[in-house]
Amino acid sequence: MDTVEDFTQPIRLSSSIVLLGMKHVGKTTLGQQFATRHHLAWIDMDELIVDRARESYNIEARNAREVYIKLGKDGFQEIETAAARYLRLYSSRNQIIATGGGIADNPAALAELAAIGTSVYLQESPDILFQRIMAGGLPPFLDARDPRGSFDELFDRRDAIYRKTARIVLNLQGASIPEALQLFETAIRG
Ligand SMILES: Nc1ncnc2c1ncn2[C@@H]1O[C@H](COP(=O)(O)OP(=O)(O)O)[C@@H](O)[C@H]1O
Ligand SMILES: O=C(O)C1=C[C@@H](OP(=O)(O)O)[C@@H](O)[C@H](O)C1
Ligand SMILES: [Mg+2]
Repeated sequence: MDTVEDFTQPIRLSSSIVLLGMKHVGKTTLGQQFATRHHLAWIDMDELIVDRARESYNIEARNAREVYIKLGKDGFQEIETAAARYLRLYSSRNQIIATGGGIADNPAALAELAAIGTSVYLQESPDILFQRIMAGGLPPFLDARDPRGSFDELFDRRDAIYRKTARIVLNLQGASIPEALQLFETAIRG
């Protein structure tokens, strides 16, 4: 039978948490698992973007990248900024929000999110991220002639922006998903 000690210590957020970081660092996975564990509301901006693309532009997309391909950078960022504004204006104050990695290139959306809560940059080494991304095959956002060089360029540029934007920088240092969840929890509990 469960005892009181078997239950996870509850967590109370004084403000929402906004997850930032490179593609494949685990924003969606960690955000969702943390929210489930603590019964917190959970929003992935990539899903909001897909929904909004359908409602406002009549575009059917399976994921945020497809929205990007169909609408181009400007259209995608317009939706991303609108989604961030919606969250600032209407979302509750104690939820977990995962952003898409590309938000680093959208200062207007970042400004909206800054007003929402504590931003956490989930940081991982370029070696690990590159390996994780390439495990799924060469993605279209890397240069086929120089995948690693183009990834390093993207990493350096975005890493500087996430660092400047986030209140907490959490270096995951090769942690597995359960280990990363624990590191995240420790960082949030302060
Ligand atoms: N710490 C980790 N160790 C190993 N694989 C991970 C880790 N975090 C995420 N992944 C894997 O990487 C992929 C992308 O994760 P996801 O949460 O979608 O990242 P993001 O939302 O940051 O792009 C998934 O297959 C996920 O299982
Ligand atoms: O890095 C990027 O440019 C992007 C990352 C994706 O989100 P994840 O970081 O959750 O994969 C998604 O928003 C879109 O495909 C663009
Ligand atoms: Mg994601």
